[in-house]
Amino acid sequence: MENSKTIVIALGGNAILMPGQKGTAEEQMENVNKTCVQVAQMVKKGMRVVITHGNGPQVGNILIQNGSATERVPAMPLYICGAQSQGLIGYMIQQQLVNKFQEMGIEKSVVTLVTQMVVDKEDAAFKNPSKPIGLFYSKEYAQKAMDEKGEYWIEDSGRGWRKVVPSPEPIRIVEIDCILNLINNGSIVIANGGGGIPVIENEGKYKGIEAVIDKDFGGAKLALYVNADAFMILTDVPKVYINYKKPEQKPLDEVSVDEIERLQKEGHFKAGSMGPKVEACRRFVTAGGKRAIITSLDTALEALEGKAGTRIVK
Ligand SMILES: Nc1ncnc2c1ncn2[C@@H]1O[C@H](COP(=O)(O)OP(=O)(O)O)[C@@H](O)[C@H]1O
Ligand SMILES: NC(=O)OP(=O)(O)O
Repeated sequence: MENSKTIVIALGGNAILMPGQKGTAEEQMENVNKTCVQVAQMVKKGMRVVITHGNGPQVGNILIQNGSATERVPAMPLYICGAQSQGLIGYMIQQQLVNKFQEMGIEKSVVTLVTQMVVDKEDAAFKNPSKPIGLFYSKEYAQKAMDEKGEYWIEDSGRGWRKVVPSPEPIRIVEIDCILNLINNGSIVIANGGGGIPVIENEGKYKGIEAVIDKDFGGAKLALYVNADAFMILTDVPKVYINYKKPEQKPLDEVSVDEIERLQKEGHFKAGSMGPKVEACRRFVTAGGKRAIITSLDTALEALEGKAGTRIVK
């Protein structure tokens, strides 16, 4: 193989359903298509690509759609909504990628794997909801939901208000052996969507728990399991910035783990958005990963060549 590097790509939920868009199936397919063009080019170059994705906007929308549940058509718990979102997003990526492969004469099978992630039921996150899901709303809308339904909401990076839910630490991917077998057999695998469906384990038995795992943390775990040469987080900004949205805003190109830790301490990366991405990259590189990259969907290939994005290295 010309270049058998393994690349794990984590695709942001907001990059699939962009803020300001309605989120129709066509819009999400179109956004996914942009990444699939890049992924297909990587595969053509001989790279082994493993794809994971976020589900924040989608799982929030599924929850709202559940709001029209009746006694005869019951609402589903959040972890089932998470499983649904893996199917919905996996389907879009899988179809777009297969179509691209067909156009480019690439003979590879693509598979989406419903993936469970073990979490600790005592994780402090269950008492402190922090993961934004769903669309962006006004402060008034959020206040009403907090007052009337007892929900938790936060302002998300100057883009509006979003509902937040518990987001425990990912511990272990239940289906990791299947994922590794599929990769080793040459398949392009889409796995661990939404950070994995959160489950707790009791004497070898698994059970879903109400939460949404951060896909960046879940993706870093996946990248370490598959011994990835690069862990790429694709989102809706081309680079990570310091002093984000301030007059002195400055993009980061290549940064060492030590430097990123210093910038984290200075509070440059917002919780619930860029914070977890930077932290996931830091964890990947600190645990022995070679490099982690944060960039936008359409600059993935350039970023791998060191010409775009923010690259975090030892
Ligand atoms: N320091 C920063 N640099 C760049 N983007 C930032 C920063 N802090 C917060 N953000 C926000 O992070 C967003 C990406 O995070 P998020 O919405 O969680 O993406 P995704 O759903 O793609 O994972 C950007 O759109 C931007 O508004
Ligand atoms: N689960 C998750 O982290 O989703 P987003 O990437 O959409 O926030």
